[in-house]
Amino acid sequence: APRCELMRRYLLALRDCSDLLDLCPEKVDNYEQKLKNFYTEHIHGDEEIRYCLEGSGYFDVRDKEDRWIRIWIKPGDLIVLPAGIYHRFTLDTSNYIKLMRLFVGEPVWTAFNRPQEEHPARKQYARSLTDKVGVALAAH
Ligand SMILES: CSCCC(=O)C(=O)O
Ligand SMILES: [Fe+2]
Ligand code: NI
Repeated sequence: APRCELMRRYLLALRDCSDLLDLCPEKVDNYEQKLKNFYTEHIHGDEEIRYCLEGSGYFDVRDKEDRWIRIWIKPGDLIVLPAGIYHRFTLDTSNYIKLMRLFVGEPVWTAFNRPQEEHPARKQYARSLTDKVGVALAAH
C-alpha cells in the first residue's frame, strides 16, 4: 500500500540516525539482564523515540499523579518519551519485538533509575507538567 511505501522511504532516509533492537535471546547479549533493566523504572537525559517494526510490547509511563499508564506498541506505532519522564518496558505474550530507535547525533541513552528528582531532565519535565498554562500562553 502507498502508506507502507512512504514509511519505507522515510525509514531508509533515517538510517544514519537510527539503530535496530531485535529483542530475542539469540540476537541480544545478556538478554535476561536487558529485560530486567528495561523493566526497571528510569529516565533519560534525552527523548527516547522508538518505532515498532515487528512484534509487540508494553511501554509504561507515569501520569501527573504518578500512576502507571500502559501503552501497547504494535507494528507501525511510533512512541516519543520526553526526557525526564519515568518509564519502563516489558514484552507481552508474543515475547518478541523489533524496534527502531531514532536519535540525533550520538545515541547516548543512559538509564537513570528512579529516584532521580535532582536530574536536570527530571526537573525540567516536572516543571513542564506544572507550567502547562504558562506554556500555552507563551505559544500564543
Ligand atoms: C526495549 S524498548 C526500550 C526500553 C527503554 O526504556 C530503554 O531502553 O531505555
Ligand atoms: Fe528508556
Ligand atoms: Ni501496505
